[in-house]
Amino acid sequence: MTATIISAAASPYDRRKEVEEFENTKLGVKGLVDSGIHRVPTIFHHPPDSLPESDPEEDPIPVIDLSGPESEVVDRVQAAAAKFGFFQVVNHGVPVSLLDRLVKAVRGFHELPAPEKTAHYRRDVSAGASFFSNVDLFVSKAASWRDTLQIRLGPTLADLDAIPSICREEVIEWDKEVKQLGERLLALLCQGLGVHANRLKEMSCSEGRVMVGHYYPYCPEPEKTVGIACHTDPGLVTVLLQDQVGGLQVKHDGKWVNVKSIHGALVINIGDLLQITSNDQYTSVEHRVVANSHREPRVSVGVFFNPSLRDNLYGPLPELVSAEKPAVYRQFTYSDYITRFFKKELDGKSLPNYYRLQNE
Ligand SMILES: CC(C)(COP(=O)(O)OP(=O)(O)OC[C@H]1O[C@@H](n2cnc3c(N)ncnc32)[C@H](O)[C@@H]1OP(=O)(O)O)[C@@H](O)C(=O)NCCC(=O)NCCSC(=O)/C=C/c1ccc(O)cc1
Ligand SMILES: O=C(O)CCC(=O)C(=O)O
Ligand SMILES: [Fe+2]
Repeated sequence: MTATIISAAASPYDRRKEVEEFENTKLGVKGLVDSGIHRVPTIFHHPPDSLPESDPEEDPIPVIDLSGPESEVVDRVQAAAAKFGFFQVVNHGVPVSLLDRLVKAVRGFHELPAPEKTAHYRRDVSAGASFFSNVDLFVSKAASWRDTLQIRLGPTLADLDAIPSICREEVIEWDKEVKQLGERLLALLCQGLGVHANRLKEMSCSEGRVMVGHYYPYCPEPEKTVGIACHTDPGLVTVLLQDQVGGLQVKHDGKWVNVKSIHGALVINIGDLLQITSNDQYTSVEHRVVANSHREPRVSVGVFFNPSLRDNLYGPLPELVSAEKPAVYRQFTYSDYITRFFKKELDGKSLPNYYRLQNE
């Protein structure tokens, strides 16, 4: 007993080493759970003040029926994007059977036998498809309880060979559907701003599509960590499919609220680049996922819509800038923007704040 205490004191906690050891397993958080651990390792411990308290109950996030009258849909999307930065859509045109198959296929990937799965483990995303745990593992202060399969859908789909065969068919079908839905959402959001419906599409904003298939394994000590830390999404809009487990929370009026899972619905949220482009008419809102305390794993699939024209200038649309509403942000290239994104850990709204002009 004494010897253990002495050896612990003699070897102080070396975070970098433990992060590297975890990375080298190439099995992610699920690998830890499968190995039978009952405690959350220290590299995953978040400071108590950043951890979720008791579960919030209410869900005020609007649910919008996209098959309703067009002008009503525009008004509801506009109001939700301005007030909540989040909404759910139903009757969105994507077959619910495809959504179910996609969740199953992504889960199937994460539950592959170890050798098949580790073959996909890489940080280099150049082939367009990679499996890793924690996109910001080497820059964050605390890791989170999830693994991710990331696949580039557009402007060109990842190399087919790089996409795990267990979900290839579903991913290809999903991209066709989600691209159409994304274009519709961008058009609705443009109309809500009073600009031409094709304005964002013409700026290539439906072209850069990145899919993440997250897997949140059961967490033995959910009070010590999170599934995904509080952050905003960097792109224009995100389309998110979540399964029935739940755990997604959104900040609204300074309080955390749950986003309830509705089978067949898709969650839509505004990213930092659309907040900037809309000159603050739409809001990109902080969200997080609590660590999964259910025996059942949680699966979600997000698609981030980004511009593909990287050297063009982005900033508030000139139509939205006037003497009464001066530009809130300066202009920048998407290359500059995304490089800055990868220099920081997953956090709150530091990206829009960086480009904010000091008007007052
Ligand atoms: C907006 C992204 C980052 C880029 O989209 P894109 O511009 O349409 O995609 P590209 O394929 O053209 O990649 C642009 C650049 O980003 C790089 N990149 C593309 N994914 C990756 C990748 N997972 N790893 C490290 N390089 C990459 C990619 O290599 C490329 O680098 P480069 O050619 O050198 O400019 C998109 O991949 C994306 O949203 N990915 C998902 C990120 C994600 O998991 N988001 C969840 C919430 S936000 C979050 O987790 C933030 C994490 C974070 C991560 C790292 C940090 O240092 C700090 C924070
Ligand atoms: O898994 C979720 O519900 C949310 C994931 C998320 O916020 C993200 O990938 O940016
Ligand atoms: Fe997000």
